[in-house]
This record gives sequence, C-alpha cells and structure tokens, in this order.
Amino acid sequence: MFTIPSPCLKNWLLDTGSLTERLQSQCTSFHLTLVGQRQAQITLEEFRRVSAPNQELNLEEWQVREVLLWGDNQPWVFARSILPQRLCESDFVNLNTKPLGQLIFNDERFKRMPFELTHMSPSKDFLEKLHIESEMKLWGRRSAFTFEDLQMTVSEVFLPNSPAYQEMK
Ligand SMILES: C=C(O[C@@H]1C=C(C(=O)O)C=C[C@H]1O)C(=O)O
Repeated sequence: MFTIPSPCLKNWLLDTGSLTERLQSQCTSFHLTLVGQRQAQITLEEFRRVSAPNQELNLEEWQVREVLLWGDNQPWVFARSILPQRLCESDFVNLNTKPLGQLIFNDERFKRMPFELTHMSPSKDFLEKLHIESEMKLWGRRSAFTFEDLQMTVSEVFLPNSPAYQEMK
C-alpha cells in the first residue's frame, strides 16, 4: 500500500467529475492533442479489465486512444483509454480532439467504477518527447466505465506541471 503525498494530489486523483472540466477551470487556454487512436496492441492486463468472462482477445474489437491534455500550453495529463470498437463506430465516432469526458459525463448510460491508483517513474524517452525535465514520481489513476454490455478504461497520468502537484512544488 502507498501514501499519497499531498491532500491536493489525493483530491485530484479521486475526483469523480470530468477531469477535462476541472483542468479547464485551472487555466486560461485548455487544449487536447491526439497522440493516437487506432486498433492497437492492448496489453493482456488491459484486456482482462475490459473483457467479459471467457471473451477471446480480438484486437479488431478494441481501440487504444492516447491523448495529452494541456493547460496554458503545459502538458498536464497523459491519458490512455481502451475503447470498444463498437463505441468508436457509434457514440465515439469522429471523436478526434474532442475530450472523451464531454461524451461520458453527459450520458448516464456510462457508469464509472472505483479508481485504481498508481505511481510510476516515467521513462526518459516519455519525458524527452514532452520536453519535461522533472524526474519526479508521477501519480495516476485508472477507472473502468460500463456502457450497457460493454466496458472501457480510462487511465490518466498527472504530469509534473499539472495543478495536481501544486502543493508539492
Ligand atoms: C474522462 C475524461 O476525459 C478526458 C479526455 C480523454 C480523451 O479525450 O481521450 C481522456 C481522459 C480524460 O482525462 C474526463 O474529462 O474526465
């Protein structure tokens, strides 16, 4: 078990509202960049979290979506979501740079499950790509959402300049 180092960080990690909306309230200009969205290699662990019992892993049934959420031109959150292909062809069609939260939090058919929290030391490659010098430990969370008979996961990592670490600077 681990201790979350600040009440501020704990509040961000466990906030069940739309992270997009909360980040937007903390900056003048918010934007989202799409790192990628495609039928790609989901890990076995990710598959176990979203699949139904006895479901076979078929990569064509899932999309991996990775985005960066920026506040005042600072990368604040990296998010990786595992989305059912069926949702990508219906409710999430042409999502592109529209934040997933705008769809999820305005549709009561999406039900959020409890958060899983984690902390990590990001790879040098990941930090270099984002021109982040800080080597601090990063904290993140993952939650699964159910939608009718489907499940999806949203994982979010708070990056060093995000307001989640405000009190720790
Ligand atoms: C789930 C939300 O959507 C945000 C937007 C995401 C996207 O567009 O891929 C991913 C993670 C979230 O931070 C949210 O706003 O809380």
